Amino acid sequence: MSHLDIDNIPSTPGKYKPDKSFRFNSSTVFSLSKLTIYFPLFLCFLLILLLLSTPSSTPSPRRHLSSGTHRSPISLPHKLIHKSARPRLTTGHTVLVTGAAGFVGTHVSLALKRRGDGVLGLDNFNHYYDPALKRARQKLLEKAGVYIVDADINDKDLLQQLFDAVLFTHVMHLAAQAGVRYAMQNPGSYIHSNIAGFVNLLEVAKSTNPQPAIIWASSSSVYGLNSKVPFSEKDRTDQPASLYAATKKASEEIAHTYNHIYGLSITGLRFFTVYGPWGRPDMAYFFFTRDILKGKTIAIYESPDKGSVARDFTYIDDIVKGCLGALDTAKKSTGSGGKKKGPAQLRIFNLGNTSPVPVSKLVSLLEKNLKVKAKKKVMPLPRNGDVEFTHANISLAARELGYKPTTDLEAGLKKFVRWYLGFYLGSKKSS
Ligand SMILES: O=C(O)[C@H]1O[C@H](OP(=O)(O)OP(=O)(O)OC[C@H]2O[C@@H](n3ccc(=O)[nH]c3=O)[C@H](O)[C@@H]2O)[C@H](O)[C@@H](O)[C@H]1O
Repeated sequence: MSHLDIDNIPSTPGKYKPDKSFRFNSSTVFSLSKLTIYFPLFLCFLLILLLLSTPSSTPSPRRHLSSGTHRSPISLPHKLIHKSARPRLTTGHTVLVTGAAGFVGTHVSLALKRRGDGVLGLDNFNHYYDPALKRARQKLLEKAGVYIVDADINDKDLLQQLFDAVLFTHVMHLAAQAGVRYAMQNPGSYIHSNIAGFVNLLEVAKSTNPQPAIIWASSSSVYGLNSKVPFSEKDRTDQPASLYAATKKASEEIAHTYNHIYGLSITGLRFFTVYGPWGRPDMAYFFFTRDILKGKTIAIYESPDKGSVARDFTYIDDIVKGCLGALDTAKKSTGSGGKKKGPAQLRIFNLGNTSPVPVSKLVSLLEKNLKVKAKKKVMPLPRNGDVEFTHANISLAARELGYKPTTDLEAGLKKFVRWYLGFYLGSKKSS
């Protein structure tokens, strides 16, 4: 995976790394006499340290990746949080967006804020891909009045404090470990973010009174080896081809449990290969663009029968409309304080474009927009979690959410390339 900075691959957050520089052996055993001399000196040293260390008067709101068991007091910038989360319209919602500095999270947060909802972001700014891009998205959000709390969804104390500080009507849960192929390199990060993090969030949400409605990002990858097309929500999803897909499928089942026991209203959205401006550098359309401009050879996968691999590429603005449609049609949760009071809404929707495009066509569109001929190497689809084909049936989302994608790959890639050139090469102002 040449497009990823392997040295910067995040370890599973909270993972314990033993310090191997110290080993207990006979030479480290103190003699009793040495102990009597050094112990009072050590005590004095400790006392001096204690006197010198004055507590900081401005505790940082920043929280790094932490394990869910961390119990230190957290200082939140309450003024900023309330300002960000307060709806401009009296009819507006109060939404917590997790993964707000991510690709979809940024676009959804902006759209909610623009139309008058209150939005508070949450993101751990991990190093899965260039954090500078996440910081640039954060700047964009700050300009729009959206504050992002720098913290991990696995930090239960922090989540609890956020839910104590703000009465969220909805949670748009978009924080996740994304990427199909990377799951073979860092499986733990998928369990940590997509399973443990999701459960952590649901645990806090279910105990809140009143409970928020949850809308969250599942994935087209749950269809796995399903060969019936187009993929319908009724089709089987028990043959995931990657650990990423398996964690998303598991999350759908976890959502069922929390809906069933606690009355949480939960809507899962199966996104189909979302692309566009401010996108993710680990995705093919993004790193193909980078590599084509650099004159590097790109690998185009083909199926075992030498057929083309295709995706139902979906433009970000269409996905945003689907997310807002899901939020606006979400019914209230029925539980309170951890107790269910009646049946609650549980939904799952495909959000795709309904027109699969071969990867070779994606590349020729990029060549056209970049005005550069790509150096290509066609190779068999490696056994890396990728599936050969995706195609969404979106009739359910159309009916229930008013979802209607309007941007085809040609128009969408044009917008992406314009943004890319502006952002990375300064050729035009990036939007
Ligand atoms: O819908 C989803 O739920 C997922 O969508 C996205 O996964 P994918 O559809 O696999 O997108 P992406 O990696 O851009 O590969 C695109 C195509 O290029 C092919 N591909 C890829 C790499 C390469 O070197 N060559 C190649 O031909 C490759 O075989 C594929 O056919 C999200 O990353 C994922 O997080 C999840 O949200």
